[in-house]
Amino acid sequence: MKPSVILYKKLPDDLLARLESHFNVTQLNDLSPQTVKQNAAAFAEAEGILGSSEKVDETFLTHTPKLRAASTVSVGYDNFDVAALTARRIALMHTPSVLTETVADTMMMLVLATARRAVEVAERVKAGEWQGSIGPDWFGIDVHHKTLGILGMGRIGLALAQRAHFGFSMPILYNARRHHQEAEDRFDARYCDLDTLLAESDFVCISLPLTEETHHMIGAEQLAKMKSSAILINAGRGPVVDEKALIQALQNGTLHAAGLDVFEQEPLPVNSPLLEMPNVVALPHIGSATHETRYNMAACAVDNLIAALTGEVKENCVNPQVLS
Ligand SMILES: NC(=O)C1=CN([C@@H]2O[C@H](COP(=O)(O)OP(=O)(O)OC[C@H]3O[C@@H](n4cnc5c(N)ncnc54)[C@H](OP(=O)(O)O)[C@@H]3O)[C@@H](O)[C@H]2O)C=CC1
Ligand SMILES: O=CC(=O)O
Repeated sequence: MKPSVILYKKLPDDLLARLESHFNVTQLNDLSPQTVKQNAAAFAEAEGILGSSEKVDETFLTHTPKLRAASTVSVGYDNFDVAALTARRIALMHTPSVLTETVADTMMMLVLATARRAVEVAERVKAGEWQGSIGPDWFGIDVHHKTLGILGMGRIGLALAQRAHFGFSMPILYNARRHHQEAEDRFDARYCDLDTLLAESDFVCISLPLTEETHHMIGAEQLAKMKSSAILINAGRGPVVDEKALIQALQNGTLHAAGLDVFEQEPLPVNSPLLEMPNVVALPHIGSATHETRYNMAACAVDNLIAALTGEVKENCVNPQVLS
């Protein structure tokens, strides 16, 4: 008999067919307590789950006694209790690499859009305000040759450094837990401590995962260390930045602008002060959201689940110790 799995995200038809050729698939909308309660029998039998953006914690796992693998359609896995999964010998699979270049494009787009005020001035054009030659109140600031600070020199940080170095001749500073020789050799990136990076960068770009250590890593104290002409870009996870402190820095003018793809609460509440600020570009968590990349992520997640449940995992496992 084929193993049973729960699918809690829509898949393209060909990928669904591939999943169904290996497993008995139950499709659900989410993993909310209500859904779990209404489909208790399916959860009790499930050996695998596949989807994204839902919390998988100790309480959820009490309903899935046969679970052997969880496959997330994302590289970030902060919504999973990895320790609880590992304790139950459940493999957690994710989708690194397939989205790296697309997310780095998004970050570069945020650098350019905030510096050149692209969204703000485009809205002014649509509002009919372009009535003659534009003056300094429409001008932005240069990106090329400015200093780019990268927090988190992993896959995405490295791809961003490549764009900034070769495309825009930007000196690169970076901070991570360890030195990254490839970034230093290929992009002339300079490792520095967080305070130095904040003080010297014209753009501070966050491509960090959300962990206990990175939660609110950028708060009021850190924002105060940045140049008042600097721009903050966050495409890692919202809670890496203390959003209240960010709003205050933007309101006080101690920070020039912000480009944000992620927020402490998503979707961003419609009454967020960030939405009132012309110097904030707010995106709806679209870092990897192209047709090509979202397809590749879904395909990777399907292959990951098949590999995990057939005992053939070669890559993409967050907790490989459960496989031995
Ligand atoms: N906005 C979006 O749509 C997307 C957002 N993301 C986010 O981007 C994150 C990064 O992805 P990716 O580049 O593939 O991940 P990687 O694991 O390749 O890189 C993470 C980097 O963060 C660094 N890091 C982790 N913890 C700390 C810490 N406490 N202090 C300093 N540095 C730290 C790591 O340091 P070291 O190298 O020293 O280990 C590493 O350089 C994801 O976890 C996700 O949250 C990802 C995809 C899309
Ligand atoms: O935020 C997206 C991810 O893949 O992680």
